[in-house]
Amino acid sequence: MAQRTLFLLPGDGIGPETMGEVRKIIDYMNAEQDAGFVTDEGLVGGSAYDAHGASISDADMAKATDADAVLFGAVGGPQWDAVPYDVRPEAGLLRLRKDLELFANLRPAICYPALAQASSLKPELVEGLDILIVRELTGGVYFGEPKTITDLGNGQKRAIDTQVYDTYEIERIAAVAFELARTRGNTVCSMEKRNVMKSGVLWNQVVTETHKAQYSDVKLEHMLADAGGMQLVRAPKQFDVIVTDNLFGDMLSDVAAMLTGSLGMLPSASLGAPDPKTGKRKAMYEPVHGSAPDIAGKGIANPIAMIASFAMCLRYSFNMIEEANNLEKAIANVLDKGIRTADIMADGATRVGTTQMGDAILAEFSALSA
Ligand SMILES: NC(=O)C1=CN([C@@H]2O[C@H](COP(=O)(O)OP(=O)(O)OC[C@H]3O[C@@H](n4cnc5c(N)ncnc54)[C@H](O)[C@@H]3O)[C@@H](O)[C@H]2O)C=CC1
Ligand SMILES: CC(C)CC(=O)C(=O)O
Ligand SMILES: [Mg+2]
Repeated sequence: MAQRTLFLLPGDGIGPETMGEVRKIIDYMNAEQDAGFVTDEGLVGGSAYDAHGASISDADMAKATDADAVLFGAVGGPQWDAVPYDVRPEAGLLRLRKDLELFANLRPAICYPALAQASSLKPELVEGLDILIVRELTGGVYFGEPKTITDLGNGQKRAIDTQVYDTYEIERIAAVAFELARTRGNTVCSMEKRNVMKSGVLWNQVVTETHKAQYSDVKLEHMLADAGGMQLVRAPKQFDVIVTDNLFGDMLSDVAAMLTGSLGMLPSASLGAPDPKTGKRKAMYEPVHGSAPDIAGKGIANPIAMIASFAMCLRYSFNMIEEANNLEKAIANVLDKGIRTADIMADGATRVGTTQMGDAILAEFSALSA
């Protein structure tokens, strides 16, 4: 049987706690389903900095490059606030995305029926919500140069971040969004700020041209990103696929997360281009949330974003569609039974911690797989 290699990077804060729940599912699938997962584990973020002074080591980068897929927990925390900028915990995550060329970040925001009450919006606005945010992940202001703080010598400093996009970067992320739209509601909304940013002007042009050349069967809309944020909380169900740049995608997906009840619910897949020879693509699966220092170590973090990220891994890296569907159904069933971590707690529900939530999902997954 083929081996499937997984490189686990739990990271900091709640990362190791939520990754532990995925490890149980991997072990179960190996023992009961002959899944053939071969796992290795490394350090990233503050834990890597503490061990060897870098937010990810070259050795762990090599392992991430060689693996079929990387599973990433979360990085960061106040204890690393004073470390040099280049080796801060978040730099490890950015290096993984950049060096593996994971330019397409898929961030689905699905409101499970049982959680419509947990959203900060009225239930009727979010019931049935199924949005896919396609965020460009290796360009834009996160990586553009220059990126500096200069002392102007007059008691003032100047900070510069640079937003840069080339045509090919916009073309390829637009193509991913159009392709995915064809498998769903066939509608793409592109968000930028062409009214104030040159990169927004180019973004708008290239998305429009890509649409005209290859995807005219898909419905395309354009929206200014600030208005897009407003529409996401006014009438989120108007959207199917949203395609946007690195920074806007980061912000809008946190907004979308709260529509679904909690940041602890949102998974993501970060994908590279398919290899022309093998068709395989580099991939990393990471929850949208961070290391949640405020609840780390308390055993109360919601592991669903991490587990649902593993479901995306089963689907996109290993084409294990039935297993992915079963895992997502297991999450829905557990929520239907009223089992809740603190962040999605509701009247009459049963409050559980991280491990009990993981155990409940595994039990349901096992029943569905039987
Ligand atoms: N992918 C990553 O590793 C990311 C890392 N970060 C880093 O994480 C650290 C904390 O950042 P914050 O702004 O506080 O964002 P955060 O996402 O860690 O937390 C925001 C809020 O959501 C809650 N939350 C997040 N995930 C949860 C879960 N699974 N279950 C229950 N509640 C959850 C937290 O308790 C907190 O109240 C920072 O160092 C930041 O740079 C932030 C975002 C992404
Ligand atoms: C580098 C990350 C910490 C930025 C972020 O918030 C994200 O990618 O979701
Ligand atoms: Mg973010």
